[in-house]
Amino acid sequence: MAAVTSASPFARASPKMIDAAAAAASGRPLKLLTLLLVVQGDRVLLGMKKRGFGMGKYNGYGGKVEAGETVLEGALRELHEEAGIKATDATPRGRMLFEFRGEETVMDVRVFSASAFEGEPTESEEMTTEWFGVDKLPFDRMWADDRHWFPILLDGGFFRGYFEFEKDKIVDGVLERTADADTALKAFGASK
Ligand SMILES: COc1nc(N)nc2c1ncn2[C@H]1C[C@H](O)[C@@H](COP(=O)(O)OP(=O)(O)OP(=O)(O)O)O1
Repeated sequence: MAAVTSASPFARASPKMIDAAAAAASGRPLKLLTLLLVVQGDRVLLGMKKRGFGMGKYNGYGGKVEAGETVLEGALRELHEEAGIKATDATPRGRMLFEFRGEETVMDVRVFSASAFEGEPTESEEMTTEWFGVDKLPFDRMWADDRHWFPILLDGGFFRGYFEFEKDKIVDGVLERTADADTALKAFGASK
């Protein structure tokens, strides 16, 4: 398991670089997705994806925002569907754009965290449920971007970033800690 490093090579972005990343995505279709991390004290709830996109990787819980629901409602619904629990204090923490070489659509992932929930984490058809200590996160079995922004999430901060992938390897990216959630959400222009 990889250790959390405090200095990410991508944590060097100026607002100008973030704007450049936004420009790269402008005009391209965005797919709105949620990702919710349950962090309780010194442990994080992760699930291994059992099918579809990201199969075999550990991640937080999330998915597509459906018509008629807000992003937060989508994040809470996905957590309930995939892990069987209802978060009661979910809060926005970041926004990440992910581009995969050769694909037109850019993923627009809104990241939330929660520490309180109702129910018992329960494995679903899509995801397992497993608690990991914050110093034992399975970064080698997670998306490659996670090791860069998790330290910000875990210390209570907010962030915005843009990562370009070739299959499951990062080929370029920028990541910036922001002062608050609003700044993170506004990073790439119009927000839904
Ligand atoms: C590429 O880097 C990523 N890193 C992380 N940590 N998470 C990512 C990355 N790219 C996408 N994600 C997240 C965003 C979502 O939470 C899921 C993908 O959602 P999914 O395709 O499973 O959406 P569903 O609505 O559940 O899809 P189904 O139609 O299969 O139910 O991954």
